[in-house]
Amino acid sequence: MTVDLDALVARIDLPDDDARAAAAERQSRLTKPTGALGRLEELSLWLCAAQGVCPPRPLERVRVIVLAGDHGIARTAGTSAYPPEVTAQMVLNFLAGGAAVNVLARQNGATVRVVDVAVDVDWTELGASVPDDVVRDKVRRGSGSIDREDAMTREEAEAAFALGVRIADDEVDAGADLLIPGDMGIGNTTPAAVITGLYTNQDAASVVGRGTGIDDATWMRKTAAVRDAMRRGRAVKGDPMALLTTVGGADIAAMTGLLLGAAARRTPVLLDGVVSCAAALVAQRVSFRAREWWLAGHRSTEPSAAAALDRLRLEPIVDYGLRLGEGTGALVALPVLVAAGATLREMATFDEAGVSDREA
Ligand SMILES: O=C(O)c1ccc[n+]([C@@H]2O[C@H](COP(=O)([O-])O)[C@@H](O)[C@H]2O)c1
Ligand SMILES: Cc1cc2nc[nH]c2cc1C
Repeated sequence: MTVDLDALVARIDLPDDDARAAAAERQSRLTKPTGALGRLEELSLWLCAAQGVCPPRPLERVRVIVLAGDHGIARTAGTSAYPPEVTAQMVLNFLAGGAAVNVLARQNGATVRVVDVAVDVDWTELGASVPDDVVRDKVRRGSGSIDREDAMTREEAEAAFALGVRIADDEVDAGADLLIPGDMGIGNTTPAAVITGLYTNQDAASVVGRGTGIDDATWMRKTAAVRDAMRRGRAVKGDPMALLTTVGGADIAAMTGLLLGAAARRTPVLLDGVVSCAAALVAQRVSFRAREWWLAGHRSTEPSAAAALDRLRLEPIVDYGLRLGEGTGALVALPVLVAAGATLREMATFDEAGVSDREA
């Protein structure tokens, strides 16, 4: 399968400026001192622009899409604190509803979909029964060890990317009004650091973090691996699909497609952690308009997440020291976005409530 990036980019428009202006005007008439709801006001304007309507509609079908994939680098260079088997085991935990993302989704009335993009497992051999819609579109078993080999073939990268676009389409067709990209993959903070290092022009040591909680010796191995991978990826920086092929991963390619697919369908996205921020950097290289459809849920403690958010010029809603992924940081931020929409929609205006506005 090949991807027509030009056709996808042509479908990505900007959010609705008229709805944004109407939201700003309505904010000015609500019963509160001008600007007193602080950043909630800005978020409410963003929501109206993304929905193309003022006041904004309540968010009724928030979907978290957890894209799962393994990374050869975790095995060959040992860049994680946890063994690669955890990726498959956590997929089963998501399906059973026992992971943090499940809990936070339930708290917020959101639902979770899990997709095995590149988990290094044969579910039958493992003796696990996994629904067909989770495994149907699997691209490969684990992505390559990017310090020494490509993450995948160009065809696989395009298939993974197309899968992400298709997931966005399916979810929007099914009524999703906000998408949250979640990730699960032992080792995935390594390609995220490589991508971010390359796109923010920083050296390996500045973008490598502690991931799942690695010690100093592991951090040094991880930094060496990131440096090697950055050397491999530098030449193809100008071609986002080639970058994903060379130093990304099938899950990250799918997430890049998901972010662009959502923008093409005029559907807002709440970004999560380090992997979604790296995918957003790649997606922004494909379409600068796409970024206008995304909000940063939180700032992960990983240095590459902060670097990517700076480059994207996205100010995260919360900064709570989270470093889990799965979509959890975005779900912690979701109530703030919901509050922003509700206040703009439901507060009385000065006229309606008979409250005196400020002196002209
Ligand atoms: O998104 C984050 O902030 C984040 C920071 C550190 C680790 N993670 C999660 O932990 C795994 C990757 O960490 P690591 O150390 O194996 O590269 C992967 O499953 C991520 O979802 C996620
Ligand atoms: C247990 C565990 C859960 C996770 N969820 C996302 N990344 C993870 C990494 C580990 C190790």
